[in-house]
Amino acid sequence: MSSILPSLGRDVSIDIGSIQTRLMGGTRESVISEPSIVATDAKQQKIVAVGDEADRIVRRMPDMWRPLTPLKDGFIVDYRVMHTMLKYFLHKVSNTLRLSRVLVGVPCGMTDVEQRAMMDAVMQAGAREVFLIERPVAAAIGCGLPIFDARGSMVIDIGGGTTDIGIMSLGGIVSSKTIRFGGSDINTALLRYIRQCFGVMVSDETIMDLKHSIGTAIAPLEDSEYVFQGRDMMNGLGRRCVIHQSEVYQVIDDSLQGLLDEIKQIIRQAAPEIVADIMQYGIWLTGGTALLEGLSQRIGTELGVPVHVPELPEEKVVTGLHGATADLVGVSRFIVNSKNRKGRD
Ligand SMILES: Nc1ncnc2c1ncn2[C@@H]1O[C@H](COP(=O)(O)OP(=O)(O)OP(=O)(O)O)[C@@H](O)[C@H]1O
Repeated sequence: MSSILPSLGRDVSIDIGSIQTRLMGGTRESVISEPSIVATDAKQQKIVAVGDEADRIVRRMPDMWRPLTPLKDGFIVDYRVMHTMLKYFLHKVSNTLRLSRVLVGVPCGMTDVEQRAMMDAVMQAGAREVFLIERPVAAAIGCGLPIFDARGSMVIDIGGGTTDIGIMSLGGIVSSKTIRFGGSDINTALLRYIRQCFGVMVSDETIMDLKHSIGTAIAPLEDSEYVFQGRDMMNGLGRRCVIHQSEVYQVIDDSLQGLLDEIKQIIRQAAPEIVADIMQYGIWLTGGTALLEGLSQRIGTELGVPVHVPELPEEKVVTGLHGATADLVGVSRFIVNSKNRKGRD
């Protein structure tokens, strides 16, 4: 990979999530995290704000400004929004972007066209070179896993819109897959349940708070309660409701079933030596949804393997990308695609 020259500017790492975008490098030493949205007028013609600021004005004046996101399930669906968002984020961390290499964490199994769209968006935002690395690999580096050793390391990164699963060994990817399931699917299931059982509408913020407060992936020992305000679907008036943790658990349990089946399938397809390593060393769970109470125990019990959740699991992809910038030659086998100002490698 001839273009892996020493960086002239400071390298930048970016994990563009369906919910949050996280960056590291450039002029900033710590992780920056902002919502992956822009705010537009009602006709969706003028973009007036990006990230935190967009989130603020959309919440304050929802009738005037609409949120738009460039990604769906990890893939670009709105190129204009992606371009504006990337330009804003990358320039926020680098004042020498034209000299910088940008490492991007991407879902597994992106097509060549999807990879090109992502690289073009980053180059047009002003980068010198762009490198794509699959998210489970970045998360594994972020967790400090021995991915160059003769031992299988498995990572499951569960974010808001997607779950990226990867098994790595001997400096290569044994298998990887992106599943269209994340925390937003749990939110949707909870929203549907509340509409059906309570006959009320609730805000996204209420659902999020409910999930973060009493959401659990294992049967609760004590059935705690959560009180919320809904808008009655019959008369349009406000109504106080109480939901039990056991109900929330049931909804989450149902929505997790597909994911658990997919994880089992991936392990079943792995070589016996790799499976033995996973049984012995366990699985690392990263991404924001790894913080869901009881999820690691649930996966561990279902598969009979130890499951580890690192500190700040939602930052492991971006910290792993940042770690990779220190030795791009070393991780070159994990780079799925790259582009520089002269074109592609
Ligand atoms: N304490 C918590 N309990 C349950 N879920 C949580 C908790 N904290 C964060 N989450 C969930 O994590 C999700 C966001 O995770 P993350 O920031 O990794 O997503 P993302 O990177 O934007 O999405 P993706 O990787 O799918 O593109 C949200 O659905 C959020 O509700």
